[in-house]
Amino acid sequence: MGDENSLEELSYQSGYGNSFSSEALAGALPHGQNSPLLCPYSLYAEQISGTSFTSPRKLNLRSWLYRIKPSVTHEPFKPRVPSHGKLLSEFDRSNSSATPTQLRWKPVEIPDSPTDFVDGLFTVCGAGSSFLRHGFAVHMYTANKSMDNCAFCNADGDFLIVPQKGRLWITTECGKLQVSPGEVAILPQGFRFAVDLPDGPSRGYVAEIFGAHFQLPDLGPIGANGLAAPRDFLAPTAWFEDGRRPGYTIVQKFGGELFTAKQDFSPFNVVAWHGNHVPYKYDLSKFCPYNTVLVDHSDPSINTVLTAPTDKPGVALLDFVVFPPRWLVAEHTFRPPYYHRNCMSEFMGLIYGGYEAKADGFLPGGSSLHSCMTPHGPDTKTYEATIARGNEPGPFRIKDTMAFMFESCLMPRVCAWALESPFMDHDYYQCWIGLRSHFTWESRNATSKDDNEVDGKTAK
Ligand SMILES: O=C(O)Cc1cc(O)ccc1O
Ligand SMILES: [Fe+2]
Repeated sequence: MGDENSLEELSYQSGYGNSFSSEALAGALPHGQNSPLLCPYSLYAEQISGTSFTSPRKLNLRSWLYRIKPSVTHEPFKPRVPSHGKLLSEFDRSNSSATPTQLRWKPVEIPDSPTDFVDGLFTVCGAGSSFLRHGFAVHMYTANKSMDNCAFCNADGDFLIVPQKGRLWITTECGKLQVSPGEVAILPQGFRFAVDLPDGPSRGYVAEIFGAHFQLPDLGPIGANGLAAPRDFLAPTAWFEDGRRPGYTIVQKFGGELFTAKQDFSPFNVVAWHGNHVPYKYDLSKFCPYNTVLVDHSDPSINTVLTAPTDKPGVALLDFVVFPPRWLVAEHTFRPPYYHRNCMSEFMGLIYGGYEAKADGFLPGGSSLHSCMTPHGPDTKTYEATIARGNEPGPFRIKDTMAFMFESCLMPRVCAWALESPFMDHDYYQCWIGLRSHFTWESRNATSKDDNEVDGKTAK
């Protein structure tokens, strides 16, 4: 499949949340109804629902797939053997730990032994439960070979895949997506997909959400345009393969466990489809960032690409936020991210370049976790350099960088293998230990002196 892909310039359908339709053979989509007694080309009609049948219309997600054989034509599911057992979809004391410590990982090495996307996927942290349809997981993958005669299907939740190294050529039931580092792909719950690695060694991050779907954030006072534009989200066009594929395996993630089922055909046998429940991709370089243009540092929510809501207004199950190249222009302002403690929890990754709050140690392919109310902020070097630069440094362009954050209202528990990982940066706390007191009883701001008299001295 890889060679065939390389010659192909894929075509996509654009628009977020659209009602799409696509046919790989002219006339394959039925007209006027979804389930004719006999479909064109004698295809089977099959619906995939991403929301309950009765979800409100504006939230309702479903697609109709017209396929050569229906998905149900397979042998019974069996537990997958061997299974590395490093995937979780519910988090409790028995399988993961709570820690308020600032955590950071160096880039995870990509193995030499043959490892495909499924074998290379492991959970780092998460909260809640796929069984209860509320929660999230953060995974990473390291892989070096394409999936062979098998497809993956995640019954637990939606995947947001952030490749950091190596392109992913993803065949889905709706067609193909070619996803490069700097782009992201969303694979909604239940879609079967296979990942080819045209570049070999690959690494990336995955956010998984249970019981919710991503949507574009509201723009509020920003207006009708800005941040991620709906038309830059790309869905596939129908693509199918026919014929016998003996021993084809469906690997199903269900409650965090892997199951396999054999069938004698490819699941990528959808000749035409229509609907609004689809895999899609987005190129982060298209993001149109907004920011302060006078003073202070904007909260990172200003850079939200996609958000998965909870039932509480403004409280995200998971926000996907980016820190892209942009101009910093704020006057008499500490421009890097401020020091803070957040009731939300922040997992960060770096796709390329450096990150404005960390002079050292946060590397492309690495990650960090600052959980609920865990203090964090710029490292000592960044703080000292910022202060040395002085009050009026002029416009500065942050270049060649793409960091991101998965931010959740739920408190993540961390997997043992992530805490015990050889890539854990045990010295992370050292990056702040050097922050010394710059406090002086001499106020620099003479005008406010009188307002700040404490015990006859000036506190500022
Ligand atoms: O902690 C971080 O680096 C992420 C972050 C960035 C920012 O610009 C403001 C707040 C914030 O949490
Ligand atoms: Fe933060």
